[in-house]
Amino acid sequence: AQEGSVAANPQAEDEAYVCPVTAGSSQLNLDFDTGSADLWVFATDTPSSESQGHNLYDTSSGQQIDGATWDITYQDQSGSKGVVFSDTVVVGGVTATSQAVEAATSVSTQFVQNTGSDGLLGLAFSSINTVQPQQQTTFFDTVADSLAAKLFTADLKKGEAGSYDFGYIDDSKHTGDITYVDVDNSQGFWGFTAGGYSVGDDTSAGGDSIGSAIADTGTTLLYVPSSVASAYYQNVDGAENDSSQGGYVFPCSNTLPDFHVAIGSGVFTVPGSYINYAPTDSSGSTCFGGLQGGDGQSLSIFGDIFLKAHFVVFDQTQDSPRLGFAPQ
Ligand SMILES: O[C@H]1CN[C@@H](c2nc(-c3ccc(C(F)(F)F)cc3)no2)C1
Repeated sequence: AQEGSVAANPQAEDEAYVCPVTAGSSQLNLDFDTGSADLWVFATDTPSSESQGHNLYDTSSGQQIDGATWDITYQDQSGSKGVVFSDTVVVGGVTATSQAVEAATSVSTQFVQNTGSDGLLGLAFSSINTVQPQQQTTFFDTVADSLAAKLFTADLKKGEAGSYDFGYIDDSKHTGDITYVDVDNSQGFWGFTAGGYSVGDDTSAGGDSIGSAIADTGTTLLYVPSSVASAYYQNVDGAENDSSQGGYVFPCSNTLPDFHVAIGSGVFTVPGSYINYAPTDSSGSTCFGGLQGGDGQSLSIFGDIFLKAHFVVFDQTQDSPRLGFAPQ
């Protein structure tokens, strides 16, 4: 049975975390994204005008899947599209033979400019993989039956390398018990129900329920219902929801309160220091919040601001999928 561990390296300001992956004969740094299900890469097929500064997948090592194409658009409207090869992919010593490697023939400007990432490795459910006419499986689904245990864990960290482990739980990476909750994967995501919340010294998480949420390692921030974000920033002097800046900002001199949320039988805390995400400009006087209101959607997105404060288990060992959360 296979098991392995790979470093999750934070890009600037923990905007994303990239991991070293071998695809065929090529070494790439990929953004592991539990919110999507395509493994796509910058490749020798990518126009050179779009691939400068990126490591490239050499398609000569793969077998092109005849007629297969893909086209993906992310939440922020960035995206890419291309053709598909079957090749060997190795992550932390775990080997997927005949893995669909989606080679980009076009990428949006955001990806062109983000030279720290050579593509994405999707870890959502394969039901939302975009390859047509025959849908392909994620890396995790490809190797699942060969793993010692059908699960992977995410141990992201603030400002330093964390890890993704496949096939086992490393109990040295978490303190206390792991709290498990049921997952609704009907939309292809690691969906769960978040309970009440509280702010600062009130650790009860007794407030209104946050409701439906997804665990999304590919999203940088923590998006909650607008009423929850508003209630949080009532506790922050000088905070305002500035649409020209894209959300809540506040004087960087603030000490932000912690944010507590009930999930299953546990209460999980995001330290206020994690919610002071980054200055909005070089003067460093105004800072952007790591907790923001969703754009009217009913779905909360528990991105890296939340995930990097915890040890998270993405578990398919049972008849139905579940998520586990534990303090690090
Ligand atoms: O779509 C949802 C699925 N998970 C979230 C996600 N978003 C990205 C992304 C990565 C890199 C870039 C770019 F480099 F700046 F272009 C853009 C978006 N990756 O996962 C949102």
